[in-house]
Amino acid sequence: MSGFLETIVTHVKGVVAQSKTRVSMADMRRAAEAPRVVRPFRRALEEKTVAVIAEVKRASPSKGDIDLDLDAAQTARRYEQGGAAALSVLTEETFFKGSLNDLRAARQAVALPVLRKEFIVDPYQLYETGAAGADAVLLIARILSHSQLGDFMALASELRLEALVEVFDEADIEKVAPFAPPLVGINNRNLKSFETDTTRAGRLSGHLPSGTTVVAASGIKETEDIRRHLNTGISSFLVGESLVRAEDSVGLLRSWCNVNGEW
Ligand SMILES: O=C(O)c1ccccc1NCC(=O)[C@H](O)[C@H](O)COP(=O)(O)O
Repeated sequence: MSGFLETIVTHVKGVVAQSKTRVSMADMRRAAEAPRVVRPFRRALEEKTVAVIAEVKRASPSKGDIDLDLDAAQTARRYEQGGAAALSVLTEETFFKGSLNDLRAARQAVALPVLRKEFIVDPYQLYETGAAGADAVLLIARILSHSQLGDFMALASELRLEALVEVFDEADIEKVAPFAPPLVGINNRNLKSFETDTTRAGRLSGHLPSGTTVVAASGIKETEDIRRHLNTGISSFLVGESLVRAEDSVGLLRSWCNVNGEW
């Protein structure tokens, strides 16, 4: 791990240490284990010919501020209206200006399953994720050791959180292989240089076992990007910036979801 990932992991560990002084691990665990109704995340992707996980994203390290005044509930409603299969909400507060309140507001506004987009490095954050009512959680292979990955996948499952395991290259794919994650995101963005290459997910998806639900993440802006991925067999997409910036995100989503003219 190096560059931005190292910076953010160090930062997040500090944030988690602070959070534990406000709400103990035991209390957070109890909150996460309270009964709740979960919305199936992977199934929502599999049910669509083109499944878009539409992201609530206020800012990013690569692009700076995108829309700081964004209303998470209203944005979520627009995404649902446009035919999104699921939502992703960035909850990291310093670099992405998100929050767990955004996640709660977005989920409450719609019937879609919701992914917590975070830099998960401590089990406490998984309890926090369950307690906030998320349906799924991102686990980034690159920032976790082999044993953390296995432990976090198991704990997520105990808490009824579906894990979207994110990989960037062949080494990450080898790392996650023993755990056979059913849901894998391939990030088109190099998290060191922040450059995106929307052919990456398509090239790497062939290294994943058949039956894996593959999500192409980052840098998707145009219908052509959707088409190119569809031609490689990928039909699930995680899209943030271009939807937040779109003047008509409902229309854009509709055009992507109906790219094959089936509606
Ligand atoms: O978006 C960034 O700049 C970024 C930088 C470093 C680590 C993660 C980052 N983004 C998180 C995401 O995974 C994206 O928000 C998501 O894939 C959507 O990407 P995009 O459609 O390009 O906004």
